Amino acid sequence: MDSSSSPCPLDRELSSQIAALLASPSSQSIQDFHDELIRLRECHGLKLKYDKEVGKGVYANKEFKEGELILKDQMLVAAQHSSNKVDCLVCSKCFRFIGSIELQIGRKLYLQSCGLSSKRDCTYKAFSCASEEGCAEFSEDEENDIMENYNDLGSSSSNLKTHTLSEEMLKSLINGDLSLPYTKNFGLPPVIKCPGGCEEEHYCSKLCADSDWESVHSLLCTGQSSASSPAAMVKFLEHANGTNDIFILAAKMISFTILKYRKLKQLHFEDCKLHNKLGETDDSRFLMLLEAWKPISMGFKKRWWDCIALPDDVDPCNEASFRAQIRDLAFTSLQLLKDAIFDNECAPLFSLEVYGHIIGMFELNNLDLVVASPVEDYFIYIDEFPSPEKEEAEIHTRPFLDSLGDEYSVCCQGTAFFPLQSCMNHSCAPSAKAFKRDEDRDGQAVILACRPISLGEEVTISYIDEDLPYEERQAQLADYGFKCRCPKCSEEEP
Ligand SMILES: C[S@@+](CC[C@H](N)C(=O)[O-])C[C@H]1O[C@@H](n2cnc3c(N)ncnc32)[C@H](O)[C@@H]1O
Repeated sequence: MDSSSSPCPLDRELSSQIAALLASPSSQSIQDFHDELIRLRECHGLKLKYDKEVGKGVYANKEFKEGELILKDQMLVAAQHSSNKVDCLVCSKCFRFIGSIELQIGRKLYLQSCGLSSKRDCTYKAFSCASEEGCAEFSEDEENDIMENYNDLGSSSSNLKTHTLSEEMLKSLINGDLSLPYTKNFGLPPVIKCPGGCEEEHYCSKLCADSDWESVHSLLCTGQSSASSPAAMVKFLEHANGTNDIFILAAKMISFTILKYRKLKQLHFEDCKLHNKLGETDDSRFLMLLEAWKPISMGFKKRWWDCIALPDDVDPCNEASFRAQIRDLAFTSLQLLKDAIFDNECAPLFSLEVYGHIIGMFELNNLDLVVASPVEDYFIYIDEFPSPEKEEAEIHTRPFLDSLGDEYSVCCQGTAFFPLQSCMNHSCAPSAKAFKRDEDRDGQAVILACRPISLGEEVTISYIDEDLPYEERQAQLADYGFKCRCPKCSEEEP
């Protein structure tokens, strides 16, 4: 789609600055940036190679055994799916589960009993009860209450619904007045509130809270200490939650860039004062914006509405109008974001062209964020107990397990952009895979060797189910915008 027909005036007014932001970095700066990332991640077994033909690729700088850890990559930005926020309370920075097993169970059942899922009102209500972690044991009366509720429903556990557990009981679980047996073996970090006073984000530590506040959240917070307009931000978030939460990631990326730019500007100002140098100029300000934008400039990207796969239910004859609708949707989201956090010195970030490329970068590179639930571990632990301890524990746990039903094991789900993992090319016979081990309980990407990898070999992952037949693989990879040239495809190509 031609950008001259863009509905966004900034696309025309700031075209030269936008072109500079979206230009490919030099091969030397790509190399230097990723060498530094590899050093910071301490994954010295890897090397990034850049080739004008195939772009970036990750290569083994040592031999890897099958199953060996290749990379743990920290996300640049990530977000929990809004619908998943009802199921799991996690740190908004590192995505560890927080609070307690009781809080996780009580909060989820309470929200379900409100009859709401990802609705903001309900989330606020529950968060307000979810403040403290406690460890009181069941009293005899409470125990009887639970069993009464349980027995009232007869023997069929499938009949049990959340409303059989009273609101009081769920609130006691949430606020720590009621505790379940053996949960001390499943300790979780405490719930730290957002420093800006919003009830949307929670953290596992002050370190995570402060780091998120300084790098991203202070502009996106809807609390009283927000650095933006909370009412406008609520409108933006509501639109994103109701349409596509990829917009929340894009907002985080823009916020990250603005805050970084402001830090660079402050440092520049102090440096000028110290050395009696001339202050900022338009040029020096734009150079600082380019520097703040650098991590995004390195990502592989195309405009969202150009690269998004055509859904199966859209007739190819209507492709142009589908892509125009996607662009309009992005423009609506961008205007809402602009109302909340616009910064004139960072104006090019609010052009539709830049917004479209940021979202397109997520569309083409994002990895699912998955963190296993400690609630699942807890119920499995109880289930594996020998008799009679198992039956004794189940007197307390069974009503909650039955109320949770199949949902007891829902993990934290979201989406994230990882700067190094996203440089890994696809192969239908990959040498590595993204796979969380038992000990990987946060949102980092974990890449393991799925066969021995020799020194100098490319580390590849599969973006799709590589066991599909050739034609289906190509069809799925076409959605990623490329024809696979891996050895397996070259061999199987008819
Ligand atoms: C997630 S990026 C991988 C890193 C990318 N090479 C870069 O320069 O940033 C995905 C893009 O890399 C290219 N790519 C990855 N695997 C490929 C393959 N097997 N065959 C052809 N192109 C591939 C495609 O352009 C694809 O859209």
